[in-house]
Amino acid sequence: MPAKSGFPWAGPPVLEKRRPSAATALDPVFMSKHGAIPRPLTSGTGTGLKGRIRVPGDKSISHRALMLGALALGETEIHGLLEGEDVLRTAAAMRQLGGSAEKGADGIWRARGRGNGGLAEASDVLDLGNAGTGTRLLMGLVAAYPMTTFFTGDASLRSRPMARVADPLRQMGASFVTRSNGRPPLAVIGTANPVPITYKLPVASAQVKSAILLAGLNTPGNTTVIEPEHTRDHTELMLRGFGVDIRVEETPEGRASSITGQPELKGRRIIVPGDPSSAAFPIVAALILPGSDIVIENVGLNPHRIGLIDSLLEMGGAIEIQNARVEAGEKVGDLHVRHSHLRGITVPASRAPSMIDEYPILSVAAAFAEGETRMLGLAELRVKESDRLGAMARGLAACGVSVEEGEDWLGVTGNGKRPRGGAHIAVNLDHRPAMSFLVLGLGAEKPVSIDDGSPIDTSFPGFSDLMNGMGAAIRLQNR
Ligand SMILES: O=C(O)C1=C[C@@H](OP(=O)(O)O)[C@@H](O)[C@H](O)C1
Ligand SMILES: C=C(OP(=O)(O)O)C(=O)O
Repeated sequence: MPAKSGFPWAGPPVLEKRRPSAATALDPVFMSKHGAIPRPLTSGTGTGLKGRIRVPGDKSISHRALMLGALALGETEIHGLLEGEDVLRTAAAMRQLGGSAEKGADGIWRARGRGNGGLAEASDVLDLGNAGTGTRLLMGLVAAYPMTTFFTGDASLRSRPMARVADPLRQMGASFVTRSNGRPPLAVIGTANPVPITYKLPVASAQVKSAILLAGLNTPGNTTVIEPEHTRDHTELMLRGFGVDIRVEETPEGRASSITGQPELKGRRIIVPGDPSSAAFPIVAALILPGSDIVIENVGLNPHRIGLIDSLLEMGGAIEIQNARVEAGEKVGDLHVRHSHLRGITVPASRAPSMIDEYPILSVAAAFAEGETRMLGLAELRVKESDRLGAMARGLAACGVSVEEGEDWLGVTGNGKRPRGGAHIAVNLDHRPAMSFLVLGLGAEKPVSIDDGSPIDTSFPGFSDLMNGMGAAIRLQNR
């Protein structure tokens, strides 16, 4: 259904910036994106959403598929790779490190590996753009090679803490030159003689766990990561799919994942499911907009990624999982979502790792719910692409929502009615608050605008068009 016209604020339709192809991912126009012309967007009262959609591929799985594909012997076919900027940066980085990753005319990506241990020193800086995952996982991968690798990224990435990855990798023998507080630009000085470690994660982070396991791939002996809190296990599942013997066991200290280094990885076929972190936006939009009834097909339902669905079900959301199945080692299903009257709940800290990227959009759902939603254990939100806890608290308050912000918690109280809206939000290079406030604007009394929608391309290219195709009204803002 086309977007409705006739809103007083309506501007021209959103023309999504086309994704650079793999071949152009490093061209100067794309690279200038860090300082690109902002794309201000406005969203206003939408109709109920209707339709069957698919969201783009999972970002976490896409990064890992390109990295492991470049290490495997033979060809790895990747179906449904996310062609978002973060992942295209990883594809470019793998090529700089001597791997191959190209999209075929049939739309399928293919990586041809150099064999485990076969990466080569990059002749230039790896620019990972906005991508924390790409940067941290690659820091691990290159740490166990006798070569030096330089990393940089956009202003957001250059503010993110990397010591959490450098600390364990130092124990394995690598050294680092970084800006203050371990921030990029940074250099990883890899080691010719990496040492296997057993490392207990001080912070619940799949990125840190994965960086260590990836360093362990080129390290003789057993590398073990112990995580007191379970985080997403895409690295472990995918390594197993490449034929690596990875042992996972519960111990009194937490879940321990071990690999014996220097295995051979065999090229394989990977099917990337739709990203549940992207599906989160149409899910919440459908729940809050009266009359909505949508199906999102082929969404990844890895048990360590579905905390948002659990929370929304507790709030009274009508979300039904259909056609549940397993594809290429990952759980997948279709989600049928209908408009619902939501009630506030307490979201325990223990749930945070399974929905860490979904708090911005959950806080929007909470603004439409009746009563308080209190979200606990959110310290990690302070060190994402922006301080998401602060950003959501300030933006929701500007939209007339009652908010309480603690150091590591957020309380949002709604009255079961539409919030006022009517605010202009600065998104600070952060895609998730950007999409969250656009969803809020669809259901609010007054339109909500954001200063720049271009960061959305990092994880969800085509977001506005996909939403507008179901009846939403997201427009380029008249300037
Ligand atoms: O491993 C991954 O792919 C990711 C892990 C999470 O980060 P942390 O490991 O910092 O929690 C998440 O926020 C990020 O978007 C993707
Ligand atoms: C935190 C995120 O990504 P990254 O850490 O890869 O930048 C995200 O996508 O919300």
